[in-house]
Amino acid sequence: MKVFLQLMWYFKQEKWRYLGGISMLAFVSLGLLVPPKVVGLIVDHIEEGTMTEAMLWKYGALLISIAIGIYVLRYIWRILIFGAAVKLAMLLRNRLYEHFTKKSQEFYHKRRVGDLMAHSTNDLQAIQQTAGDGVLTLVDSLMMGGFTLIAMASTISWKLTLVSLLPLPIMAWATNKYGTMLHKRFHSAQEAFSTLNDKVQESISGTRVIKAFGQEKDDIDSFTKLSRDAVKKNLAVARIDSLFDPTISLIIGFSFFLAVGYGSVLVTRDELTIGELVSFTSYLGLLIWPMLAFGWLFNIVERGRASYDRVETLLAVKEEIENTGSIESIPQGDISFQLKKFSYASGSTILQEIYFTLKHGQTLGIVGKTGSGKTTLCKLLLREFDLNKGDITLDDHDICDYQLNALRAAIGYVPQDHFLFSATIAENIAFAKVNAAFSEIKEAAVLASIHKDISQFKYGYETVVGERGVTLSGGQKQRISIARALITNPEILILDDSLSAVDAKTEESILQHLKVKRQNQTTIITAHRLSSIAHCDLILVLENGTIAQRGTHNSLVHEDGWYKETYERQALETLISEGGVIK
Ligand SMILES: Nc1ncnc2c1ncn2[C@@H]1O[C@H](COP(=O)(O)OP(=O)(O)OP(=O)(O)O)[C@@H](O)[C@H]1O
Repeated sequence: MKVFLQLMWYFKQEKWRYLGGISMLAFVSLGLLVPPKVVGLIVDHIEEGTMTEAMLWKYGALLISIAIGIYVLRYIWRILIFGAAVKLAMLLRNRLYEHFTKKSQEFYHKRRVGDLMAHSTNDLQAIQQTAGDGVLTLVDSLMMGGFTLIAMASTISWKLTLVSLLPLPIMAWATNKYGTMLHKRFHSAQEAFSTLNDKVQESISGTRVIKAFGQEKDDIDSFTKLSRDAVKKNLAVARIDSLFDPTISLIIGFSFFLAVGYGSVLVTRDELTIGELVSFTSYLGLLIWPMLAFGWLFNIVERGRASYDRVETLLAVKEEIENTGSIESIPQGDISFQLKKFSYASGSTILQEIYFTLKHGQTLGIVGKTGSGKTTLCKLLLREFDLNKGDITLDDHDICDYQLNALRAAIGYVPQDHFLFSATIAENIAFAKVNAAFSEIKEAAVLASIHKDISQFKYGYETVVGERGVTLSGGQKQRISIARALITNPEILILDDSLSAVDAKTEESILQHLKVKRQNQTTIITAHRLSSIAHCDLILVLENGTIAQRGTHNSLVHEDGWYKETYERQALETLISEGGVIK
């Protein structure tokens, strides 16, 4: 029952709903006690020959009014209690969603999407059930059961009540045992569901790769394996689930047997009338629901606890990036890296001795072998990972002194793995500026050299791109991502290998547009093709996380090293691709 304590904050928050619902439940429970008593009285009157028509009408009217009253009250408590439970699920869903949106890249690297989806669906459903059905079964089993027992013991016979309840301790023992088993099994069933969810998500996202490598059969096999595992674990839950009802029914049957047997003895001894025995067995019938409810209660709260624990653990994951900076204004100025060393939490040093200054309005080019640390350097500027004081300053302030929102508002980042939402092209471009006018959207598209392509689509800017933009080519998606960053006219634009999927001519046109449009704004470009960064004011060549060379294009092509070698190789490749002849 620990989960009820864990949810106490919510019960307090919604106390009027719950108190209202519980009061109605109490009235219903009391109302239900009347019919058995009335039936007993009628039986006794008939047996004694004292029944009159007027009495029959009176009892009939009483039973009908109670039935109508119970009908209305049941409707209202359902709205109150189940309504509160739905609200709790919504509240937790919103909290989770907000939590997800605040989490850093590291958080997502460590977790599986399917698992996070399972938290937001299955787990919340189990918690909702606890706050709804759980409260109902707890209150109803205690109140309905308590009132019925009091009625049986005080108005009929306490001795008969005691005898009929003899099998109850067995039920308490059994439900407790089943509850413990259920908790463990439910936990593992939820884990299996998460894994299955993750598999479906990954397979759908990676369907093109699966098909391209002809791995459909293997993929289906591995899905089937996971699906079987989930079924097996859910069946293990169902097996315990299925034990609850038969156990309770058996125990209730035994109670009936004792009640009728011992009750008959009391009737023959004139300690009980037949009408009272009829009322007593009806009351015993009324105990079936509270006992079943008690069994379900264990079932529901054990599921709820497992799910609440999972959600709590997730919500307790602390922010890796502290947002304690106080500067609210959007930074604008020189960027200075005085980074001695940076390593990801999981591994060895990735960047070291990165010392350089980029004047406001200059363009920085970062090149180097794959894995040399180019993307990491850009992400550090975005504060996707935490740093030491003084590692990076922007406009003479440590970047940690800026509020995260302010810092990120200054930066337009086009990541390597661009992502388009399932929305129209216009909505994708205006993502960071929802109220942008069409002219602004178009201007950004023109700058990113994608306007012509969009105009050729049947629905133009209203073309809906599928999930991850599957209907567009890689180069088109890349340029829409660039337009998305340009529409906010950011102080600092970072193009992280964002020109890799466009041809040389388009690249040249985009760079030309940027040169004109962003004369007084800072731009950082990482690339493999040197033509993307040749115009930069400063070029850094990274090698194994350190700056191996620095300078401008003109200086670097005259300096022995990676830059010169790469430049000559790429010039030769261009010559060949354009039909040149090597002698
Ligand atoms: N989140 C992470 N956790 C741990 N290591 C990481 C993480 N991201 C990148 N790395 C490692 O950091 C190193 C530098 O990666 P980074 O992506 O910065 O290189 P890059 O120069 O941008 O490469 P590419 O040109 O291929 O994009 C690589 O060895 C990579 O495996």
